[in-house]
Amino acid sequence: MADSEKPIIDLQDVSVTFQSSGKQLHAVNKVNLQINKGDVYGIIGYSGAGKSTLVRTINLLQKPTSGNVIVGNQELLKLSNPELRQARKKIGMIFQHFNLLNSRTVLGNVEYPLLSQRISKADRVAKAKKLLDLVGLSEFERAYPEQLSGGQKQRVAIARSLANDPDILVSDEATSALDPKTTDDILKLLKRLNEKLGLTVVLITHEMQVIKSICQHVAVMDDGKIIERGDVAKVFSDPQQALTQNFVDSSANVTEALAQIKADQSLQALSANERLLFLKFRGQATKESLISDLTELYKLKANILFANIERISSTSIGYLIIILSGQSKQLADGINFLNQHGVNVKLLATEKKGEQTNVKTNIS
Ligand SMILES: Nc1ncnc2c1ncn2[C@@H]1O[C@H](COP(=O)(O)OP(=O)(O)OP(=O)(O)O)[C@@H](O)[C@H]1O
Repeated sequence: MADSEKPIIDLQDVSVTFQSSGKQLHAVNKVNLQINKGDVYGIIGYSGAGKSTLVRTINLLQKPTSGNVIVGNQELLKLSNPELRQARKKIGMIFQHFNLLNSRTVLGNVEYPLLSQRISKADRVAKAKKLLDLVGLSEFERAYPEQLSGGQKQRVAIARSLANDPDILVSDEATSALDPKTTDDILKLLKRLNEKLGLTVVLITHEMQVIKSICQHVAVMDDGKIIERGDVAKVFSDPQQALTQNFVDSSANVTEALAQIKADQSLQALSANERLLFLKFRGQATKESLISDLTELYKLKANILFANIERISSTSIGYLIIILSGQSKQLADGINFLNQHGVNVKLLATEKKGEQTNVKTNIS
């Protein structure tokens, strides 16, 4: 394989085991991960999945218990300390809480990583100013971090992370403390840096929207392992794992809608002729008039409680929560009709009045 085709990051069989109250905790469990130069690669998982621990192995901030870490053709575990310091300069990192030095100005923060370099003060300041311009913060160079908004602080942190001209930028939940609009601005900035500088971006997050908006590839992490990976559109439009499906559902606000429906007392006492249904459509099915066909063909009534369409690349995934009412036979035939047209139908509840039980929201 030519060097240019080799991944810029190659984690081979990487494990990180912590000792926690006398027990072994496998925070990262035999993970293999290859990331190509110029990619924007997202790692998604819930809290505790091992995402931070995994990405911290990329610059050996976290030393693996076993496995091999190859970055830019260098086996990091074989480097001497000075060589590792050099290699780390090519891997920038940004964090959720920015980690700025409050006693330094914005310019001073961006200059900071350059202090150990043999360059003149004038060159250092010029470089820091150029980076602040790149992240759109030139007019704030004399401000102190406490005078800035969260989004501005993250821009300073991004400028600082670029001071040593890294090839890779690792973002550890960099937008988790920001509001949606600021998150969007920061993600657009990362994408621009990826395109303009050829920077390889590795980001971890628990939000699918973050992945959807800028990543080309994604790995889904659970319990120290990567359980699903690939092209973002492919992974999220046709999830193979229940956890990946959960991320898609919560991104479409389905999880929240189901929780609200579960809490709605009036929906816990449906009549014998009513069915509370959760319908999931994919691709072509989202374009067909299935609900009007259903009501006409089977003389059913559909009361829509929730509707949403999640678009992932060119694939649409439609969600509907409805109360379908009609005669038992027609209800069964109608549900059959939906199934036959590729709609995934889950029965949430069919309770008779007076027989109150909880609405089921298990949609896996
Ligand atoms: N230094 C440590 N010592 C002991 N256990 C640790 C240490 N660092 C992480 N862990 C444990 O390893 C597991 C993975 O943690 P990690 O922070 O990598 O997960 P995460 O997916 O990034 O979650 P979060 O978003 O909450 O940080 C967790 O159970 C965590 O408690």
